[in-house]
Amino acid sequence: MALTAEGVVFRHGNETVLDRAGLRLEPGQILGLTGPSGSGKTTLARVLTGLRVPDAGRVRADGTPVGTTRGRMDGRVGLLHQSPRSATDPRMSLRRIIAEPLLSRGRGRGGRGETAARAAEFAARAGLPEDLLDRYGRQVSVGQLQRACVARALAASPRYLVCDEPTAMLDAVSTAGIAALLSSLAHGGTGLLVISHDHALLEAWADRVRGIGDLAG
Ligand SMILES: Nc1ncnc2c1ncn2[C@@H]1O[C@H](COP(=O)(O)OP(=O)(O)OP(=O)(O)O)[C@@H](O)[C@H]1O
Repeated sequence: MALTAEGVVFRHGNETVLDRAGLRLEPGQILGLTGPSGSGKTTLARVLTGLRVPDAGRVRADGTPVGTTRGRMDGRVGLLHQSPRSATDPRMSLRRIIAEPLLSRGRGRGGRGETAARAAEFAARAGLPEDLLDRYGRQVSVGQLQRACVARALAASPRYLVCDEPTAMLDAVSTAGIAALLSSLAHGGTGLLVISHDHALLEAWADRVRGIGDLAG
């Protein structure tokens, strides 16, 4: 059981961004990934989550290929984006944002009341008070919106979660809160790949830290 990438090659035009990259992420593991700006970390995150198809190589979750179906992401591999504002619709309430995976996968069948209550449970686990949930995304802070994105990831319950600079836009207090929250996800068995420029954070937080340049071969 693992999320694996083998021999992944990805090109943007003439530029080879990923050259035979490989990695293995186990359930419950926190794997840190660092690398200079422009070295291909976000590209790798998109390939691992099935949002981009590599030119060569393969990505598998628990032995079967990762890919999108009719534009929908593979439910086994989630993505937490560095910018919660661009990852959410500003016209949606936080409750609706968090409920999205419940609705899109038919898990909201218990009715609107039950879906709303479940969204509130995930929000509470992500440290969001209930009175914020009826605000729109544009009416809350970046840190609060990132917590809503984590709550949405909790609702989707992926087996693996790729976090692309999840704390890049947050202050120290919000960073510590999000890190604790993601750690609790890993304790529950979710494998986390955390991409960050913050070496100190990764060294303190991840089980293992790798540089993107070391993934080749
Ligand atoms: N849509 C695109 N079209 C062409 N080139 C792109 C595109 N997206 C990214 N690139 C190029 O691919 C390379 C890798 O970009 P990527 O965003 O994966 O790097 P990164 O390591 O995540 O950088 P950062 O740390 O600055 O976020 C860069 O040289 C970038 O210019």
